Amino acid sequence: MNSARSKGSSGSAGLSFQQASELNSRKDLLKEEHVKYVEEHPELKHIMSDFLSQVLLIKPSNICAFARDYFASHMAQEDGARPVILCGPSGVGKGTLVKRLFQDHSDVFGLSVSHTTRAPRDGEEDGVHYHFTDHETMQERIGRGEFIEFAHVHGNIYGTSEQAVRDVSAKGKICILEIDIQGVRKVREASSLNPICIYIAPPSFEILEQRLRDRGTEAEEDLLRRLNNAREEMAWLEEPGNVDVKVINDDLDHAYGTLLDSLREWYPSLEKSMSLNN
Ligand SMILES: Nc1ncnc2c1ncn2[C@@H]1O[C@H](COP(=O)(O)OP(=O)(O)OP(=O)(O)O)[C@@H](O)[C@H]1O
Repeated sequence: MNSARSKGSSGSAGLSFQQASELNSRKDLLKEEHVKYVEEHPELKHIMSDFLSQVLLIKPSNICAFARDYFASHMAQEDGARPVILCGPSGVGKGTLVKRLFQDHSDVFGLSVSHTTRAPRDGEEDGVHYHFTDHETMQERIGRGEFIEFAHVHGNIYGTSEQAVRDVSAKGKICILEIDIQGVRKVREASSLNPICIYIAPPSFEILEQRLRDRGTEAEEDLLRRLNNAREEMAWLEEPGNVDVKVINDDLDHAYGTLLDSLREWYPSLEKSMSLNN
C-alpha cells in the first residue's frame, strides 16, 4: 500500500520516470491541441453557452430529453440559416434599418467580415475587423468566383466572400448583407447561399431624393448619379421573382415592424429570442 501510495504521489502509479514524463508531454500536447481547436471553432463556445442559457432559463426537469430536442432544432436551424440581403436604392434607409436590427437583436444577426487589400490600421485585427490580404491573392480568388461582391476603392480592393457569409451561419447567426443589385444578382444566380432577398423601397422617388439631400453626405454630382442608378435598380427590383419581399420604408417604426414580421415568418425560431430581448 505504502509503496503504491508513494509511486502514486508522483501522479503516475506504476510508471518509470521516463514513462511518466512522456505521459505528461502527451497530456500537454493534447491540451494544446484542444485549446487550438476551440480557438479555431468559436461557434463551439457560442453553441454551448446558448444551450446553457436555455437550460437555466427553462430549467427542464429532464435535461437529456431537453438537450436532444434543443440540438435537433438548433442544428436544423443552422442548416437552414439562409442569409438575408437588404437591397434597395441609395438613401432608402437600408443602413438605418440594419443598425436598428443590430441594436435590438445582436445575438440573432451577424455581419460578415470583409476582405481588403489595404494595410491594417492600429488596433485592427485580422479576421475580426477585416480579412487582410494582398492584391494578387484577392484577384485570384475573385477570378475563382469566391466573392459575392467586390469594389476598388482608392487603389485597394474590398469584398465579401461567400465563405465569410458561411462563417456567420456557422456561429449560429443569421448573416445580414447590404449589397448592391449586381451583388444580389450574383448571389441569387451563381452561389449556393440561397439568400432571402428583401427590397427596401421608398414611398416615392421624390421622398428618396429628399432623404438623400437631407442626409447631406454626397456632392450634387454623386447625388444625381445615385438617383439615376436608383431608377434602373428599382425597375429591376420591381420585376416579379427578383426579390422575396418588398418593405416600403415610409414611417421608420412601421417599416421596421414589417421587416421584423417578415423575418419571423422565415425564422419561426426567432420569435423566442426576439421576445426575450423585448
Ligand atoms: N423611414 C424614414 N423616414 C425618414 N427618414 C429616413 C427613414 N429611413 C431612413 N431615413 C433617413 O434617410 C437617410 C438615408 O438613410 P440610409 O443612410 O440608412 O440609407 P441607405 O439605403 O443605407 O443608403 P446608402 O445605400 O447610400 O448607404 C438617412 O439620413 C436616414 O436617417
